[in-house]
Amino acid sequence: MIRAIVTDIEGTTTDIRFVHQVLFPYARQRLAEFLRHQHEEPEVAAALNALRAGIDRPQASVEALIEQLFTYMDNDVKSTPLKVLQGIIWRTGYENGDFRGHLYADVAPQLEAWKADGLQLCVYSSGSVDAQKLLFGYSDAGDLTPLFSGYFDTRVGAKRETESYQNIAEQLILPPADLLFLSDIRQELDAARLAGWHTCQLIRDDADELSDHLQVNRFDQIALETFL
Ligand SMILES: CSCCC(=O)C(=O)COP(=O)(O)O
Ligand SMILES: [Mg+2]
Repeated sequence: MIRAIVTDIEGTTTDIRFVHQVLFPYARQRLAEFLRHQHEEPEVAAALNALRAGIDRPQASVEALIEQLFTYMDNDVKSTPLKVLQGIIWRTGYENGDFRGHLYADVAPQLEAWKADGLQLCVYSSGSVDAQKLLFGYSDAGDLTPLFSGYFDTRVGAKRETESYQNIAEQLILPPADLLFLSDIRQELDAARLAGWHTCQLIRDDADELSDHLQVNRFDQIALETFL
């Protein structure tokens, strides 16, 4: 029986174009100046030191780290330090009202219905936990953060790694067979299935993604009794 639903964001609850055409450019335009001015702020300094450790360059200058981060952004690398820094920059955008978190129209009503039915709702995205809370906190449908009881990002592991889903199940203290993962990416769903989870693939555009996962176009097409 499904007791918790864990959802991806980009391409699942949220249009990929919002992430790639609004959020990513917003952070990219501000990253260099932000780091030149804020690099001594504790949260920023910690992310930069984690980046230095990750590239094995403990003495790397801020300018060198800026270059590295731009390379990561050019290639959409899911670097945890990059995701932390993007999340800090996005906070300003949400708080200033520069944008709201995009959600497909079917998402909020269905999340609310699942919550009312007693299901635990969680998020798993490569975006930082802070970025996830901002997107749902400043969403098109208002503040949806009260619906969620857990948030997971790359600190639990990469999304295409089976161990990540084993880690999440352990943290939720639930058997994998009670967990349902919603994502648009077949490889993420494959990893979750190998960890014993139920899976459902969101096809949000007319892509004919071939996979053997249950496929739906909207959250309200998901019948939980399907997953016994
Ligand atoms: C929380 S919105 C920003 C999502 C993000 O930064 C990202 O890289 C999404 O990556 P994913 O692997 O979860 O599609
Ligand atoms: Mg996705």
